[in-house]
Amino acid sequence: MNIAVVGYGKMGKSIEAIAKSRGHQISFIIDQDNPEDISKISPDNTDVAIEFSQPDAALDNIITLLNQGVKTLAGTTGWLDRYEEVTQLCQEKNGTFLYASNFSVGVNLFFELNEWLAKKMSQLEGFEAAMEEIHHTEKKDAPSGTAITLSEGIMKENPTISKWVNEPSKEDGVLGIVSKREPGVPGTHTVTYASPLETIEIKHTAHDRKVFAEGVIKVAEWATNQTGILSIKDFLKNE
Ligand SMILES: NC(=O)c1ccc[n+]([C@@H]2O[C@H](COP(=O)([O-])OP(=O)(O)OC[C@H]3O[C@@H](n4cnc5c(N)ncnc54)[C@H](O)[C@@H]3O)[C@@H](O)[C@H]2O)c1
Ligand SMILES: O=C(O)C1=N[C@H](C(=O)O)CCC1
Repeated sequence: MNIAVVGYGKMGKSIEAIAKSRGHQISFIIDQDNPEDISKISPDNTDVAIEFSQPDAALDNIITLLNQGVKTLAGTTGWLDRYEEVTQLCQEKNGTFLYASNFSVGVNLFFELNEWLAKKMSQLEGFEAAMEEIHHTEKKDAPSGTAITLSEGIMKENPTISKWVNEPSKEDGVLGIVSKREPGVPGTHTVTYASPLETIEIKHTAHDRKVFAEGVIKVAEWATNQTGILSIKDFLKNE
């Protein structure tokens, strides 16, 4: 498979290494010193583009790639308020697009566990939900995309929680997400339900960001035979 790596930072470099180790070729590497080269990526030279850049660059890159008819997987977080525009464009172009806030298979199981627990907890009184995410100090967005997906899962399964805020919260119906930044942390997410008498806590810890890179390459291999707006849930059904 020919893979274009769009965004050549920590993730882009890890994606390149894992793609090569699984026998794939890298058709293009795009970073902030050659952004114009994205115009050269086409279905003739690239099977899939993998976008891991930064929040203020991702939307333009994704739009360009879809306009050029390139199958696009996106992992960049912090631009999701514009997601609908992207899915609309993808449909207009009969293109292929997948965004996942987290490409770790373990985190995607954690998302399911989170929804299951949220549903159970919605039937109990006296517990307060809270979330904490910890990432490395270079991270540009907060809360993490993963924390937002976890919050959406909680709100879907527990109608008494209607919004999240990126600070501690004691307000009824408001989920507080605390974001911490510590050197070298690849990503840790904890969801807590506390009552005066007991606490239930679920936690996922990424030990190495290779877990995200391996995940996205496996999704890319699967996506070569798929079209439309894809979801990592569909990929996991076939795992
Ligand atoms: N979905 C996931 O599983 C997952 C996992 C890890 C990181 N991420 C997200 O991926 C993104 C990248 O993470 P990272 O740790 O590699 O960040 P990073 O800061 O190490 O790398 C980002 C790279 O993007 C480059 N860039 C800037 N402008 C660009 C442009 N216009 N076109 C292409 N590249 C450009 C920067 O020069 C930099 O090299 C972040 O949003 C992060 O939250 C997602
Ligand atoms: O390193 C990052 O940045 C990460 N970003 C994603 C997020 O925001 O959830 C996934 C975990 C690592």
